[in-house]
Amino acid sequence: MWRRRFTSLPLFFSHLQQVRRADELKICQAFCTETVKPPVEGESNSGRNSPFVAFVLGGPGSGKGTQCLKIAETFGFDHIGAGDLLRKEMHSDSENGAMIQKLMKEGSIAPSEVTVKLIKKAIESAENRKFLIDGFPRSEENRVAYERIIGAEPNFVLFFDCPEEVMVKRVLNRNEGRVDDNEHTVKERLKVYKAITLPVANHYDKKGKLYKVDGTGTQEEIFERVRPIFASLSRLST
Ligand SMILES: Nc1ncnc2c1ncn2[C@@H]1O[C@H](COP(=O)(O)OP(=O)(O)O)[C@@H](O)[C@H]1O
Ligand SMILES: O=c1ccn([C@@H]2O[C@H](COP(=O)(O)OP(=O)(O)O)[C@@H](O)[C@H]2O)c(=O)[nH]1
Ligand SMILES: [Mg+2]
Repeated sequence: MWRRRFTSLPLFFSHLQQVRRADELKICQAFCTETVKPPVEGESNSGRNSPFVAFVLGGPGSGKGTQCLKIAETFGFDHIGAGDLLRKEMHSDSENGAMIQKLMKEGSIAPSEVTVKLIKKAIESAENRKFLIDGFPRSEENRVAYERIIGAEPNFVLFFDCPEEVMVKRVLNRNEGRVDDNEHTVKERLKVYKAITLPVANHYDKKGKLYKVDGTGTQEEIFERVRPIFASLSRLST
């Protein structure tokens, strides 16, 4: 059913552009990308069998997970948190558990093969064909590995833009018992984010696939910036 509904991605992107023109003020809060290029016919992920994938990026504490829950609930996406998959692996008896724990504590990035394998498994075992992949890719190497192993690019990338001091405050108040939510690790994570993850967002921005959203304010205010992006998508699917 999903396949039938999402056969016209170029139509979806041109529709998004029309929505933006028609309601510029409202949409401007959410879209910072100047141009949204429709995927070219025959380009990866435009095939009828490909799942619909949105990567969700932003610094630690920018609100990715919080907003993904709202998007998933409102718009019927499956939420795949790359960090959540790694934490699950870490707490299992897997041979990679100790290695993942060490990397997370350091604020470093896990090997691409490990993360992509977990994401692939999550996609393949789901009945849904619409996915939010939260907190991935965190490096250009992650991105290339995903595109090679999955054989497709994401349909678009949602990016939460948030000042560092706001992100740090949120992380230090998160209180989920995570090994990386402490002052030392968050500093390291911010360095990794700026040096290694931001280039991934820039890559997709250049391709016209990045949707930048102001990540400050209340959870509800942020969701109202995100909503029009996904509402345009679901209008086409009904
Ligand atoms: N808009 C917001 N205002 C205040 N706190 C927030 C907001 N959004 C999320 N939080 C809280 O901040 C912490 C980090 O949010 P989270 O969604 O886990 O971010 P990320 O996944 O990007 O690291 C969580 O404790 C969450 O409840
Ligand atoms: O693709 C990923 C996603 C996460 N991580 C690791 O898991 C940690 C936590 O990631 P998560 O996305 O849960 O953190 P958030 O940004 O949501 O705070 C990161 O700092 C990395 O060490 C990783 O190596 N690769
Ligand atoms: Mg998160």
